[in-house]
Amino acid sequence: MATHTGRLIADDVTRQDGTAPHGVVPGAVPDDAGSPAPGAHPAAHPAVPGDGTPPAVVVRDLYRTYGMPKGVLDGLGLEIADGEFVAILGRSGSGKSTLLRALAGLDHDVTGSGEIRVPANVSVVFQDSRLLPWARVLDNVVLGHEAAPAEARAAGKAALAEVGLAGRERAWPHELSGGEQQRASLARSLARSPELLLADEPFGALDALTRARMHDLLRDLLRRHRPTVLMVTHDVDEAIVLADRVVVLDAGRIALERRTGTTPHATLRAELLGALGLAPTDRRKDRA
Ligand SMILES: Nc1ncnc2c1ncn2[C@@H]1O[C@H](COP(=O)(O)OP(=O)(O)OP(=O)(O)O)[C@@H](O)[C@H]1O
Repeated sequence: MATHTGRLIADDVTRQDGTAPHGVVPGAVPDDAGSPAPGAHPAAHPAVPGDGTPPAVVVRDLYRTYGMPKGVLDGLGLEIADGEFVAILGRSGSGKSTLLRALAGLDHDVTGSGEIRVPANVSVVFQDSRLLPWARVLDNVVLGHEAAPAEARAAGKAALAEVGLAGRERAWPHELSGGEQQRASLARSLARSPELLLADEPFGALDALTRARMHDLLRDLLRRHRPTVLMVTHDVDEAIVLADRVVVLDAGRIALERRTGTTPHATLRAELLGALGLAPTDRRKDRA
């Protein structure tokens, strides 16, 4: 088994099967006061892999077969610099979510002679918000938080305010719109000040307008918090506008990687679409 150094924030693990951790009481949100901002990471600019700064994420020689003859991850290697935002594109079945789950420490059957090295605090945002329906918004946000309850709730309230949900702490998840539920999901991650944020198509279920607003929000949050980010997406434009680097996976290997910001958007877009086997002229097919 490949070695894994990180610790997934407990709350996110519970979301995998929707079960509640111990000690969670559905219902009441106390009127605790005080909302210090969740801790921010100090890096002002993302490092660049190879610039001498130790990478935040190192994946070497990763294999995952699921018992199939052709591996889903096929000796994959990847480094992500501290504070860097990497977007992963790839056709359906190329191994994107498998990689993300391996980094999250949720897949104990990844094999390889190599390693998975991630920071201590890892948090995951999924396509669906995974809010527990029987817990109010703030309770959801602080569920499984490792800090003392008052501190966790203060961090949760501050994070909710940061994503524009101040005043909705006592709402039930079903009282929030889809975009608001994803904001709450982001707040749940932010409240823990993750060093590594893993996101699996976090905006995939949202309409175009809400998605654009979430892009603005995410950019703003990342400017302030500076976690290292790995985001799986099917949207080529989303990858280009949000990420520092875009990686295309194909059959569990890196088929192409490009830095954003230096190449014109249209050129990069055409290149990425080409790597995905899509025609650049057909906008309907721009989602891999
Ligand atoms: N638990 C599992 N058991 C067996 N096969 C699996 C399992 N999870 C994923 N797979 C297979 O591994 C391959 C890669 O899956 P993965 O979810 O990583 O793809 P993906 O690139 O994220 O695809 P998509 O874009 O459709 O979400 C797929 O062929 C899938 O059927």
